[in-house]
Amino acid sequence: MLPAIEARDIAKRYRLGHNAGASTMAELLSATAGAMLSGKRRKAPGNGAQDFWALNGVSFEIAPGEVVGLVGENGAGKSTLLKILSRITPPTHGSVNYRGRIGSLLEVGTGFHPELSGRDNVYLSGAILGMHRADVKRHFDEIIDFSGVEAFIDTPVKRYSSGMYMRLAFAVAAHLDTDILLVDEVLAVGDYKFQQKCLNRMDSIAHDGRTVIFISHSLIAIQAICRRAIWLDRGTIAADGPTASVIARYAGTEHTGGGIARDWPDMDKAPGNAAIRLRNARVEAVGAEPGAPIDVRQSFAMSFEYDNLREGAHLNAGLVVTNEDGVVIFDAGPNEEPIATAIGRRRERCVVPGDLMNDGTYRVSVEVRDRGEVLLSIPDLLTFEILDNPYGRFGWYGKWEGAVRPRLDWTSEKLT
Ligand SMILES: Nc1ncnc2c1ncn2[C@@H]1O[C@H](COP(=O)(O)OP(=O)(O)OP(=O)(O)O)[C@@H](O)[C@H]1O
Repeated sequence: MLPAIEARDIAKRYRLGHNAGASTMAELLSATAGAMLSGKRRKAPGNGAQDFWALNGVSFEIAPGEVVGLVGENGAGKSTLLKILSRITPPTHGSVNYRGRIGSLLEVGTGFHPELSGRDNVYLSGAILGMHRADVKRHFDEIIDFSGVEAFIDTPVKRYSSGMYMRLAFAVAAHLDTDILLVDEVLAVGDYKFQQKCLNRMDSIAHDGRTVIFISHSLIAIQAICRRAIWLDRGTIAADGPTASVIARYAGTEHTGGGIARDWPDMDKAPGNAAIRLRNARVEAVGAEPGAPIDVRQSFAMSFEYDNLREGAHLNAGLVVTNEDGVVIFDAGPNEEPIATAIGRRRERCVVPGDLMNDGTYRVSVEVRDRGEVLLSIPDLLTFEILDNPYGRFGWYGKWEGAVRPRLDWTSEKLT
């Protein structure tokens, strides 16, 4: 099958020590739009500017219908690559070949004109994609319905909150007839429900045979929807392959791969960044010695401690438990809305009741966010085992079916 995207030896040079032009996508687009409207050209950089290669020697092929996650540290070149793929900026070297139309969604609100209403921006986006007005009209209601901004559809988008802006931008890109969808950090804004909606939508786009490239700092989200991942490290491809193995390498084998208890006494080696450092994580039976086995009848606690290094962060932590088939058993988080917190050590802990989980091997992924920004995202941080218990089997010892094994109130009585 011919690839949907074929990138050959892409490199991108920026000039430093000089006004490099726009620093954000929104600035870049409005500068480009402004230049187009006024007929002016941007000045070429003068002498004294320093070269900086944001990308170098990047080559890959993506097949139609593939969903590929792009991961990498801040500044690794992910957004630059997306800008090149969406033809917002040209590569300094190399080429990209496409089969199909690109519906691009870069940083919040790019492609939208701030003075125009939501409605006009939907039609403008369609026109940019080369669609007829009648075709856009066919999709209009589902776009508005998905975005949830119906009440504001005739308001200029410059009055939208960043969440509303992103909702509409994603809805447009995900519903117009595009063969290739490029999505940058859609999960950074928006509430949990909207994030789930976006992930589901990307999944169904992929099932329709359309190609998706998805950038996120949430490795858990990447793992949930992408079968393949590309890790960009300082402008070059450090790994490209099945998501689980690329992520395990990216997150560092010392961070993932399990164990029932993990400790990072050395702050410099602890998973995290300038905002947060994970210090320990564990799963343990409640009311038992540390390391005691957990069986299906027993309640157990999952906890992790971390240093919050950011004053006033609104920290929101979450845990995802998957079984050995990769099925998500549950996704848990605090019951209170996060409030501003001071710098210092914190602990997240939740208790899972006994008589709920089936026996088997489980993996725990953790994530911590500050108002939508992913600070920490580690798939498969811990692994643990829940053992069987002969209680209630009455002589039958086969494997109990099901993702869970709840002990229910059950009455069994003779009626006549
Ligand atoms: N217009 C520009 N002029 C000069 N340097 C730029 C420009 N745009 C990006 N860069 C630099 O290129 C490098 C790659 O940036 P890019 O935004 O592609 O990284 P990223 O992987 O998307 O990062 P993040 O995860 O923080 O969004 C960074 O060092 C950035 O500072």
